Amino acid sequence: MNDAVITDVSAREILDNRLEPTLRVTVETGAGTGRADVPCGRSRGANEAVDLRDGGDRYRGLGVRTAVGNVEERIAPELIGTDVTDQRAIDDRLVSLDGTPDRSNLGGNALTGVSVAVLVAGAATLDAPLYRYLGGVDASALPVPLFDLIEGGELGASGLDFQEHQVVPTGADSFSEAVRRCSEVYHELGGLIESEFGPASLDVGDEGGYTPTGLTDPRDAFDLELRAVEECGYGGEFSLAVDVAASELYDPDTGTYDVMDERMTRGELVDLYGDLVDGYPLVSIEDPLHEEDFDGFAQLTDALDVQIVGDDLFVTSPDRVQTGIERGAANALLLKVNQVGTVSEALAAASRSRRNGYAVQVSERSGQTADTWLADLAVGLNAGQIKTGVSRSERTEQYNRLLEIEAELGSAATYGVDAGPCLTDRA
Ligand SMILES: O=C(O)[C@@H](CO)OP(=O)(O)O
Ligand SMILES: [Mg+2]
Repeated sequence: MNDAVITDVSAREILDNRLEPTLRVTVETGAGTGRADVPCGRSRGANEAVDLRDGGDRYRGLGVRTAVGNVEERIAPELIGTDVTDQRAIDDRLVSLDGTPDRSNLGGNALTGVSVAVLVAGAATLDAPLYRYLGGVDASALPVPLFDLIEGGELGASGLDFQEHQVVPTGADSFSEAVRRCSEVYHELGGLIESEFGPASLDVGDEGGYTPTGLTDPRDAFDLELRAVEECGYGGEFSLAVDVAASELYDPDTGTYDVMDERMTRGELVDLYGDLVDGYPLVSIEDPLHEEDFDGFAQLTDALDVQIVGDDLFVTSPDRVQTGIERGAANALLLKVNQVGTVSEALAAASRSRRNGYAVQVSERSGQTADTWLADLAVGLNAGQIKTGVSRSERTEQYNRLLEIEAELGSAATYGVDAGPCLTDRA
């Protein structure tokens, strides 16, 4: 029998970094095994693929067990006997087997687990590293990491409304240098926070960034970050970025945003972004407005000379990316495979973005495991940007894998070249 033929597909319930149940899917062929853990978001877009999870009781895993059953009883019989390298055909099959636009029948988490495990098994079968299997000989770009040093919103109990306040090592010459600089700044910032807010402030959020209590204004977070950068001797070598996750701040009844204890109109929020861009080296703003406001995104993209990233706006859907392109909304895609459900759809969203001059930032979810397919995906796509959190093992494992890939690529590895015009001048 052909060694690339799928011989088994299985799944089990595991725990993520929040001790919440998720899935691990394993795909076997005659020549290799692929395993993939499924991440899970907390600040989820309304248009994301629907996971089978547990509504009111998310720790008990009942929904996840349904997804496990769907993988083993409904998906596995359809895939056994097919060639594992036919990723596109397999993903099409998954989508049609599910049969719903939001993947709520088999579960977005079941589909994502199978689709990524098929990808990993394909690489194993051909005995190639995952990034190489995905991107061929061209895969060589180590991504610029956006380090989420201070968390707020849904992911950190800091009082800050914006979800992520990231530092971006735009001035580094290599990925390893970038990560080393970020970790120095991380430790320096910890010292500053401890001396200003006391040791309890060293608590970290879901992505391992600090959550100093008592801060409400993003400018305070930026000031702390820039002080840490200066103290480390890297003044001018770092830029700043934010994920506002504005859908979480939006009140559809009044059409306003709750920011810094005020109700802001879209116009006031847009003015705030203008001030932040004028006052700080802010180069990237993710989800600055709520997820259906394509017009507002377009106005902002036009008005500000920075990267505007669509996360909840695009939910990694090729169709929503197309709408964004037609309306001039945003200029970068945040890519999360489990928002859409399959690898092939995520790749289609990425290439449509790229073809239209949009940057691509590969992203973690706030619920992750130590599985590192994300790191390989970033290099395989030559995405040029990654956000994968900061200081917990499910985050640092991504950096460790990227460091391993950088070493493997040796002099072929590049850094920054593919990050898009806002994150580097190294184009
Ligand atoms: O909003 C985001 O970009 C993410 C990850 O950083 O959060 P979540 O996974 O909770 O959606
Ligand atoms: Mg986001």
